[in-house]
Amino acid sequence: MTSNHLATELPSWSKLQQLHDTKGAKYDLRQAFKADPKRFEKYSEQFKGTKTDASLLVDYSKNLIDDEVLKTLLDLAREAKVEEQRDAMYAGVKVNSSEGRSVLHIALRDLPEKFKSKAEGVDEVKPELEHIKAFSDAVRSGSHKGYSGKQIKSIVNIGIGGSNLGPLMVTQALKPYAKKDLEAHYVSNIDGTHLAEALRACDPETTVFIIASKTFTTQETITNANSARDWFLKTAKDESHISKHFVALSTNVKEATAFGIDKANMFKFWDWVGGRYSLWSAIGLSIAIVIGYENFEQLLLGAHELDVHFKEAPLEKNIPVLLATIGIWYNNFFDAQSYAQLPYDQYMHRFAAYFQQASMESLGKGVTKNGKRVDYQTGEVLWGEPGTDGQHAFYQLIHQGTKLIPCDFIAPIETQNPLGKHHDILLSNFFAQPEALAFGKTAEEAKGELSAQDQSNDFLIQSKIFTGNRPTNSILAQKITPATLGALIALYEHKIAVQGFIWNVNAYDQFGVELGKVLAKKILPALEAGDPNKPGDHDSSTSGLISYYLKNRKGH
Ligand SMILES: O=P(O)(O)OC[C@H]1O[C@@H](O)[C@@H](O)[C@@H](O)[C@@H]1O
Repeated sequence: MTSNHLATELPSWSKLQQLHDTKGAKYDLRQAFKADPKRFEKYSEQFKGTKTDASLLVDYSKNLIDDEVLKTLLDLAREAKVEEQRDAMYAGVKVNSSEGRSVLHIALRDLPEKFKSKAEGVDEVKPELEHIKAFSDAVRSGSHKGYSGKQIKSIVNIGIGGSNLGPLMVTQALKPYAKKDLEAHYVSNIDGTHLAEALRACDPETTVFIIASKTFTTQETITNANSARDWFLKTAKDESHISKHFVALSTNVKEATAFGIDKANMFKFWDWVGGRYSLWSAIGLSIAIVIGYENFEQLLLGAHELDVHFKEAPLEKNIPVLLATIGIWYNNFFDAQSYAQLPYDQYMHRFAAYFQQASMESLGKGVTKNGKRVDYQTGEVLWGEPGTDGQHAFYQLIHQGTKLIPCDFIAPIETQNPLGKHHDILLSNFFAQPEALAFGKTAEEAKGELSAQDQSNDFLIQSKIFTGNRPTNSILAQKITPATLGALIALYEHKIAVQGFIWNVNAYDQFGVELGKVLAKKILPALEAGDPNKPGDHDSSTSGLISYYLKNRKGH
């Protein structure tokens, strides 16, 4: 299923522009809620797993939308053939056209084999899960021992980008499910500090290194893995001990073998698993070790149930489609420059960082799948921090700044750590912030709060006005369990897919990460040679910086 369109050529695009100009820009949420007491019921959806405890309520009523806008947004989705593109993706069509690959992270969690996606390797998903189960059980139970016979106490996942962010985010978000006497470290940065700090907390006799790299050629990961091996061998001495302490997660068996990893210690996945969609694959091995295989399976099943929802719910009730199209409404018609994800759950502190990669690497594209340069904005700039920390840092700008920043607020109904009044206080903030953003404070109200003397102080009155009409979605999860987290991640993955379908960009390649890597490889020899007078052939800025570095570095 390919589509030729520029999004701006779709009939509903110009209608949306008109709707924005005639009413969207002036949309008043106070009036909208007054006019329709059932607005919340109308513009909210519940998602409940049938075989898991996944449970989400998504309230999108505090958006600058009405029935006509919503209908037109969904028309746009239909004109862009979102349903057909989704079905093609699920079936295993090579929708990643630039790389000639299917996009089948949904097949990794299709444990009930509902979608029957077709691609080489789909039938190996379950055996590979068995492999993950066996290894994670062995590490957790203590039956997998280190070379000196001791039980494993630490795991170090060495990987970057998609081979790091997913497992890191999930193991943090699901920390209450973690095995208590097992430390998990995640090393990604080439900055030696990252590895050095992790190793300081580890003992070579009781540490397993998980080398996670789809390509197994990524400079940071291979360099870190080699340094970890050197560190290990300094104590272990004998290379034959490596097999008990190093495993590889990769699609590249050849490179992993060349690194010295035993076939038995390789966990494979397939080229139809994109790095930023890979936590469901062998890349999730550290998740299974930390929270146990049964919980890992719940994560997969929760995501699968959301996959079913995305596949089967009519667009009007389809949560990823609603969030994606409402996002396009602001990104393309209100010129919103960014979008914030604000989890009111301390354990979810890496959630926005995770979706920064998933969304921005997927949708940061400037050409359509047919190679036409787009004449509209694509990927949202995604950012965020957990509430309430964010409130005391950047919310000022969201409330009263000059930029429109649509936000998603996410919170669990049940906390993992009941502690006095804490959760009610947290949730009171979760409810209050979207309310303040939507309804603001008028000049009259601001004036009413001032002393008689200050009521003529126009600066004070103006400064205390909250314009309101700042759009938000509020997502209430019953509890951040493995299945609910799986569903939540899948929800946002599919939001990305839908936006990619509508903008007609390939959300599954990442050529933008290449150029800098190539240039770094060219620069490295000059740094190793160390002659400040020979920085290489560059512009004066780059040469000047390299020379300055070489002149001033010490202790090399
Ligand atoms: O898993 P490997 O192959 O090491 O890639 C790690 C990361 O590299 C980056 O440059 C991107 O391409 C990411 O999508 C990818 O997740």
